[in-house]
This record gives sequence, structure tokens and C-alpha cells, in this order.
Amino acid sequence: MAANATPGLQIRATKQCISASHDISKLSNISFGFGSKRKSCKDFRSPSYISHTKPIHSFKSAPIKFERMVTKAMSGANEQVPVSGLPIDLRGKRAFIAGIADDNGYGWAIAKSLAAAGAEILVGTWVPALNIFETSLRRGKFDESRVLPDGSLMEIAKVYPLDAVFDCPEDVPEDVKTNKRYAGSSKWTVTEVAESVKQDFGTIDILVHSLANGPEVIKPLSETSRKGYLAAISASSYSFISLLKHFLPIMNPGGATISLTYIASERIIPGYGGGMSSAKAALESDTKVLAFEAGRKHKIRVNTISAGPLGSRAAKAIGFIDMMINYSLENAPLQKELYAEEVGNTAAFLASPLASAITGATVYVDNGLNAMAVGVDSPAFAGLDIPKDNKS
Ligand SMILES: NC(=O)c1ccc[n+]([C@@H]2O[C@H](COP(=O)([O-])OP(=O)(O)OC[C@H]3O[C@@H](n4cnc5c(N)ncnc54)[C@H](O)[C@@H]3O)[C@@H](O)[C@H]2O)c1
Repeated sequence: MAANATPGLQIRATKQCISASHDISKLSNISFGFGSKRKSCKDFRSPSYISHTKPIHSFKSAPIKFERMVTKAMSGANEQVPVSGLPIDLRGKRAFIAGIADDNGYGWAIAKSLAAAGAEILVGTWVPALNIFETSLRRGKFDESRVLPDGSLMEIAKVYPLDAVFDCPEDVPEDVKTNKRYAGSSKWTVTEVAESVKQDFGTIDILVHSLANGPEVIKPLSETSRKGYLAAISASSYSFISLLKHFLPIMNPGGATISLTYIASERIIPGYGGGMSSAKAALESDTKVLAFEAGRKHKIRVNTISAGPLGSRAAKAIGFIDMMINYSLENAPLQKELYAEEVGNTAAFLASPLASAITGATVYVDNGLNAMAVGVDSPAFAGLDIPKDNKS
């Protein structure tokens, strides 16, 4: 990379390319303006630009992925980078992302966007999933998904075993200590992981919480046990407070934290039970209070992304994710697939100096579904002329 080149995500996509993005054939002469060797949109047909993102839903065969073009248009990790533009430049920043165990979830997508912007990536992986994740990583199973917009592979500097429901070794009950899925791993409570990161790297700049767990998620709230409810809150809400509490002392001022929430916190989503809706409501409320506390004391920003439905491993365990994806396609203002990368790019923005005045916010990345008060696919609207995006 040239010394003066700006890496990572470059906010420089032309209006034409974004708005007419679904049909690449219409775009062949539009320039993205990468310095002297200007690329046309047609260049983005190249599989290397479109291969790494898996569609969450294969309902239509769009000729090219919308977000890949935009990302490529934003990317400038080569010598043809323009001097103008608005870069998401996270070079020299270090991120710890808690909650990655495969390449399907939001944590992975966030890691990729942060890496594309130049950040160093550390990962915290749930202990029971650690072995399979590390083995898959080592064997190259994720290599295709590791490809960044500039063609390089995302590097993970270190993977830490983590169980975010335990703050310190004294909290760990005997049955977990002796569980064979925990054998072979050590120092995985939150305090110990923060301490290990401090010893290995000194400081971090970005903390991402991309984890949730609700053992009774398939039970309606009114049938949820106290134990199940508290477990959901512990794993999905308090875990963020705990991570923030223990990582704050090693976070550089000006840093940012991001968690992932879901609209079920504020609107009724039947099927998202077991206290998970309550856990997300707590997470969003805590985002505000923690933004105040971390902002005043440490100059750290605290935001949460309310993401639309994605067919991740965790979401599939709930059982109705395909229904939610289809519902969104039918009812959201933007009738298009939602890509994990779109959440990743928002996280990169929120972590960057471009978002230096944003804290305590819940940012929706859901094709606008949160703004709807009715489901327009209801038979009740049968007689109404509802505009449809037939191109997606
Ligand atoms: N998938 C969706 O539709 C959707 C929508 C909105 C918000 N979210 C949120 O996004 C975040 C990431 O979830 P995802 O859907 O990408 O699924 P995912 O399966 O990729 O991520 C969940 C991760 O949490 C980890 N985890 C569970 N318990 C843990 C613990 N005690 N300690 C450490 N790690 C633990 C799992 O191993 C997994 O890696 C979650 O907060 C989820 O609620 C997901």
C-alpha cells in the first residue's frame, strides 16, 4: 500500500451506483473514480469482489450483490485511492469482538468491516465453540469468507476463549469447571480475558458485544421460568456491562463500544421468548446509561445496532428465522435482502471518528422495518395499492 493511501472503507460511492445498484448491466459506464485507473461498475462483476458474502436468503437471483458494490466503491486499499472522500480509517486501532464462533453471524461481519477499515482484530469465542472455530479457521474453512474488499484475507491476531456469563473464576460452578467442553481452555472468565488482552496487547480501542443466549427462548414469556429469564439477562445483557466494566480500564479515550439488539425489545415479536425480549430492552436501556458513565469518565462512546433478521447459527436455534426474513422482505420499506455486511459497515462507521458525536444510540439496520406500524402483506390491505419493489 502506498504511504499516503487511505485503506479500508471509503465513503465515496457515486449516487448513480448506489441507487441503481440492483442491475449491474445498467451501470457499465459509471465511474467509481479510483484515481487515475478509474474503475467502472462493470469491473465489480469480478467474483473476487462478490464472493465472500453469503446471502442470508436465496429467494431471488440478483446478478450481483448490492452491498459488495457499495463496499468496493467505499474501499481504497490500493494505490489508486483518491485523496478526497470520507474514509472510515481505523488504522492503528485494535478491536475486541466477543461472540464469533463461525462466519455466519453479525460478529464475523463486523470483524470483517473493522478489518477492512484497517483495525487489528481480536476475537472472544464461547468456550464450548472454541475448538471447532479454531480448527475451522486453521484448516482454511473460512478462507473464502475472510476475503476483504482489497482481496487480502482478514487476519485475526488472537482468539481468546470466553464465557461472558462468568466474571471471575470464583463465579464458575463445579459442573462447568468439570464439563469436558471446557477442558483444555483456561482464563476464560471476563476479568481473565481482559487481563490477558492487556498482557498481550496493552490496550484496545473498540469493543464489540455480539452475543446472546436464552435457554428458554422458544417459550412464551408468560411460561418462562425465573431461572431461564435470569439466564437470558445474564448472557445477553449483563454480559455487556461486565465486558465494558472490565475492558474500560484498557480502552483508549475516544474508543467505542457496540452491541447488537433486536426490535423485539420494543415491539411484540411472537416467538422471541424466554426473556430475550426483556434482555434486549435492558441492553438498549443500559446503552444509554453506560454511554453517560463511560463518556464522562473515559471518553468512550456506547451504541447498539438494532439489526434485522439474519440466518445466523443463534437465530436458527430459535426456529422461526426464515419466517422473519420473509416477513421483512414483504413488509419493510426496502424490499431487499439484508446482508450481515450492512450491519458490519454500520459498526465500522460507529466505531470510527466519523461517529464522534454519536453515543447512547440505538441505530436500526433493518431495511427500515422498525418504522412500520402494520404488516402490509396482511389480507386487510388487499384492496390497497401498495407500492412494491419488483426488481429485488
Ligand atoms: N440473527 C438475527 O436475526 C439477529 C437480529 C438482531 C440482533 N441479533 C443479535 O446479534 C448478536 C449476534 O448474534 P448472531 O445472530 O449473529 O448469532 P451468532 O450465533 O453468530 O452469535 C452469537 C454468539 O454468541 C456466542 N455466545 C453465546 N453464549 C455465550 C457466552 N456465554 N459467552 C460468550 N459467547 C457466547 C455464541 O457462541 C455465538 O458465537 C446477538 O446479540 C443477537 O441477539 C441477531
